[in-house]
Amino acid sequence: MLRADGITVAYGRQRVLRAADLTVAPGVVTGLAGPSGCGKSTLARVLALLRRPDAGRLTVDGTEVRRWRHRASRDLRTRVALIFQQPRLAVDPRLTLREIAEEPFHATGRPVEDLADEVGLTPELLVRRPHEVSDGQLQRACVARALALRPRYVICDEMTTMLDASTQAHLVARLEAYRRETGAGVLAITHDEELLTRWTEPSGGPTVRMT
Ligand SMILES: Nc1ncnc2c1ncn2[C@@H]1O[C@H](COP(=O)(O)OP(=O)(O)OP(=O)(O)O)[C@@H](O)[C@H]1O
Repeated sequence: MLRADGITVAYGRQRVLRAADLTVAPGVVTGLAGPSGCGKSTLARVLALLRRPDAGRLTVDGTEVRRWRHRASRDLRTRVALIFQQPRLAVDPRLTLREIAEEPFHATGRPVEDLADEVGLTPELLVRRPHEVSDGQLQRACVARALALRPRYVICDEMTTMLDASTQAHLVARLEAYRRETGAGVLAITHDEELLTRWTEPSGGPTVRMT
């Protein structure tokens, strides 16, 4: 279980999360919805160990997180992957798609071709840099990167919002295949009710609604 209890976060004097609770169970897709600005992305960053909350507790498979960001242990950090809405903000523009997708592989030495193929990236696209590809193609590289270290939990923060229907369907299908194959837990954050239903229903996961 990836479990957040009583998470409180403030940006300066603005309190964004007040004692928020959320559990992401392995093997199912949990939906997360709520109005713009209610703190979904902030909670996603806490779950991915990228933001230390002002109060509350995060446990990953029973281990309480006490150190955050790069100070967290590699084991805990690699258990949770986060895929952002805007891939251009999440990548180094100087890298090729191959380098972006294989960044986590430097530690493991595994080849990138298999994962690239699974997300629909051709060898011709792998040699290009972010400004030479579409948002959808770049997001495919980000999904490949996110799955590279075989995380136990994948947080998808409006992952497909700015993409066309066919790229959206392909990436959601890839995440579903990964979930079924590995038993990973997925958190699907989206405003799109139709997508939420389609994504959570096959595994029977709950949808949490923030206010
Ligand atoms: N780094 C930051 N510094 C200051 N305020 C921030 C920061 N990040 C987010 N906020 C504010 O915190 C609130 C919650 O933002 P957050 O992005 O978590 O909401 P959200 O529910 O994901 O919204 P959306 O659905 O529009 O993506 C917003 O009012 C936002 O302006």
